[in-house]
Amino acid sequence: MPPERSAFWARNRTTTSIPTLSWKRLSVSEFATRRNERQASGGWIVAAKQPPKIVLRDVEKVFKTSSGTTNALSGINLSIEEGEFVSLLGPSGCGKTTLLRTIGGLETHTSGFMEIGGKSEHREGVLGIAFQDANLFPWLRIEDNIALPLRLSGVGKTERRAKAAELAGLVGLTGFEKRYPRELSGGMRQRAAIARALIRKPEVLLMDEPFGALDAMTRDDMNLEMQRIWLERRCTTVMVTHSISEAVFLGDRVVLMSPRPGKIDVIVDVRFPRPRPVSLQSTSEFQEIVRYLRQKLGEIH
Ligand SMILES: Nc1ncnc2c1ncn2[C@@H]1O[C@H](COP(=O)(O)OP(=O)(O)OP(=O)(O)O)[C@@H](O)[C@H]1O
Repeated sequence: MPPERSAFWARNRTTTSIPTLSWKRLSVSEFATRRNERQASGGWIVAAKQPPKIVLRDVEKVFKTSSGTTNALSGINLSIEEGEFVSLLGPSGCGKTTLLRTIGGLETHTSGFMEIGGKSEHREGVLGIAFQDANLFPWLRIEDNIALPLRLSGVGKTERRAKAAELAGLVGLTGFEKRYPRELSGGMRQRAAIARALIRKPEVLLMDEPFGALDAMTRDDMNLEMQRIWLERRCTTVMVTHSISEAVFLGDRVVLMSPRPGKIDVIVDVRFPRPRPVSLQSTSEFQEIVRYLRQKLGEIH
C-alpha cells in the first residue's frame, strides 16, 4: 500500500479479475466529487475496464552474487492498462531497470506473479525494447538496422525493405534509410532504435532512458516525437527516465520507486489531454506535479 494518504488522494478499484489499486492526485473540487461518489458506492469507485495489459503482483527480485545479496525489487504491485504510457522514475539503484528487464523477460523474478497480455510466459514479438544507447549495428544501413528483427524471424528482403520504409516514415527518418548509423545524429539514431523496437508491431514497448544521452533541445524534440509516435501506435509503453519533466510530459502515470529494497513509493496520475504541447511544461499544474515528485525524490534520497 502506498504510504501517502491525504485529502488530495483517492483510492480506486477496478472490476478486473485482479483488483488494481492506484493513487490519483486530485484537485480539491475533484476530490469533493470523488468523495460523494465514494460515499454513494459504499467506499469504492468502481469502473468497468479491459483486463490490464501488464500485471505484476508481489514481484520480488533478489540478486545473489559473490559480493552479497541485493533485494532489487520487493512487493511490486502494478497493473498497466492496454495503451497506457507509464513512466518509471526514481533515484539511481532503486530497481527501475531491473523492473523493466523483468517485464521484458530479460530477468527472471525471484517470486511473485507477472502476466503480459493475459499470459505468464513471454511470447515472440509481444515486446519491443529500446535502450539509452541506440545499439545500432554500425556496419548495417539504417533500413537494415530497423528491419533486423524481421530478418531474424525469416521475413524476406522485399517485405523487410517495405516495412523499414514505413517505420522510417513513422519516426521521421524518410530519406535516411540508406545511411549508416555514424552518418546520423544521436537523436536520429534513437529514432531508428525506436523504429526497430516497433517494427514487429509489439503489444508492449519498453524503453530504458531512451533520450538520456541527448542534449536538452534534442531531448525536448524527441519527447514530442515520442508522443506523436505513441498516439499513432497506441502501444502500451513503459519508459525508465531520470527526468521528472520527461516522466510527467509523456506519462499517463508516473511510478516513483524508492531503493533498498526497490519498491513503488507512489503512483501519480497525469491527466493532461493529448497531444500535449511543450508549453504545457510552463503551466502551474504541470509544475505542481514536478515539484511534488521532486520533493518525494528528495525525501527518498
Ligand atoms: N545483474 C545484477 N547483479 C547483481 N546486482 C544487480 C544486477 N543488476 C542490478 N543489480 C542491483 O540491483 C539494484 C537495482 O539496480 P537497477 O539497475 O535496476 O537500478 P536503477 O534504478 O535502474 O538504477 P540507475 O538509475 O542507476 O540505472 C542495484 O543495487 C544494483 O546494483
